[in-house]
Amino acid sequence: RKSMLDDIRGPENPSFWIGNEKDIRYQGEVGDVDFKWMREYGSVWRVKGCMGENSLMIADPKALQYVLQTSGYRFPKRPDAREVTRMILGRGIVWSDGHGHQRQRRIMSPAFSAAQLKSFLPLFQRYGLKLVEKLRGEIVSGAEANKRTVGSLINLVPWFSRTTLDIIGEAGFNYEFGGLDDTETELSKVYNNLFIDSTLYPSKLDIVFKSFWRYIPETPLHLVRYLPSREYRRFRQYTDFMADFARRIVEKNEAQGDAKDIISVLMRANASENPRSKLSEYEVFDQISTLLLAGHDTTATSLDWLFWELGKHPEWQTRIREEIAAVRAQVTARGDTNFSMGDLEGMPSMQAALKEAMRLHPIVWQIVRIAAQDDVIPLAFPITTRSGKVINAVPVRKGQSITVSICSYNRLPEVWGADADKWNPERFLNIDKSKQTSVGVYANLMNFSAGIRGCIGWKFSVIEMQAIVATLLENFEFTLPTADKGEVIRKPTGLMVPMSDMYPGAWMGLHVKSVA
Ligand code: HEM
Repeated sequence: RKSMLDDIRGPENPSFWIGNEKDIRYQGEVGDVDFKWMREYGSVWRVKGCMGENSLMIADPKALQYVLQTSGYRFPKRPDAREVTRMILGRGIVWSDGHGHQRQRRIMSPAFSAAQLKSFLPLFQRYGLKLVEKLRGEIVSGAEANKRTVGSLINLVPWFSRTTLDIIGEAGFNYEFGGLDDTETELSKVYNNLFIDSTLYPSKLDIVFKSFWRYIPETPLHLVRYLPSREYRRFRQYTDFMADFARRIVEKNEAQGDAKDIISVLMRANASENPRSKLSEYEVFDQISTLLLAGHDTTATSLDWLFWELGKHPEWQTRIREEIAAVRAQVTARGDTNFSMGDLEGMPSMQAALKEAMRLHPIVWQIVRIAAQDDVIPLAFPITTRSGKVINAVPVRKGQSITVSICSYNRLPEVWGADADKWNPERFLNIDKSKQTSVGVYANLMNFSAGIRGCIGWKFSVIEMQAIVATLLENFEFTLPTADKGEVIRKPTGLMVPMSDMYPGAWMGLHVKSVA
């Protein structure tokens, strides 16, 4: 039957087999095509999927609010995307849907209460200081080796990754990975470059193959993980490791009984649940692998991009450092050694820079949903169709695939202003929230998604980033290297990882110098 999207404007179809997936998956940098389409067609447009199928892309705030927030479970995750989640994370909260999700989220929520997350601040600060110590060690040896005057060129990617790994280990599971002490941890062998190796520039065959997953019943579909491709082999190695690791964590924490980490709190909440709604043993295990992946390089990669922006904008770096110094003087005067939550919240320039870096660099840059029934998606900003009609709602049929373009929403001029592509943290100091449609959980950005499936760890991550940024800027100055040291690009892997053609793997090289 005729698609309801035929009249919605969108790009030409470059390939019968993979449609505009060709443009999206093989773009040089995240946003190359999303931003172009958004400028051309407005905040909603139609793309072609495999074999001519229509697919809707949305960046309009009211549409996002409707799909992710107000419609409850009427726009579930697309089955192929869910299956990939199941292959990596198992059957935990990210994979679950409908009632299953509601049950898992309810049992997990107490472990993410504001009080619980606040209690992690000293732990975040301790690891922030440990990172300072480690970077100092790098600078000394680097400076001796090449006598730099601007500070040693250090790839921050592994350092942030190891810091956030140690943090989620201890805060999440009461476990010490020792990432900052050791380059090789038990996890690193199965985990390093997992996303770059498995999701960057997939083959056309793989794109077409995955497009069929939606039509395969669940049970046979689970067998795809045994296929002998590079991607699935890497996922299997990782999940085999995690199965054993999770069992060890649960046994240790059960023996200890009173630990304060997220999994221990969750296990205690689960113990008092009605047996019919309790998380099963495997569901608890799978929350561990879920939290390890969802709560580790997500934060680390967001920090990579923030420090890149601070390197590009030294005037903001100085402004924030001065702000931190002023708060530090108050902390010292009252006889404390560490910043409290209130102190961090009283650093408006730092807060604004963090939001602005996240706005420009959402590391989860697209998510996909499917309409569970015929529906009508409302728009905040009307669009003009191919036939010239101006519409303020898009009707969709049951089964319609919908891609949320997080990176486009975060740069929508109607929401963020004419300078939406530019670095301007000031906007968050002057923003009139009453004029925005309320969508994202943090600063009305889409980085953490929104609604019932929004990121459960967003506050954890924001407190963690604030603690690390304050600690690092008090101790170091970060400077962008000259262009001959390689340009950083936003590679379209599963997470938007910074890379450079001059270096293997992920790369965010900045000159790091101690401040007196
Ligand atoms: C800057 C860091 C982070 C970003 C950008 C981020 C982003 C996201 C996004 C976009 C989603 C929705 C995914 C979807 O709908 O397909 C999500 C869900 C989730 N995140 Fe995060 N996340 C971050 C940090 C964390 C942390 C630190 C944790 C845990 C400690 C965490 C745990 C989760 C979980 C469990 C879900 C699934 C929630 C549900 O389905 O109910 N995330 N995150």
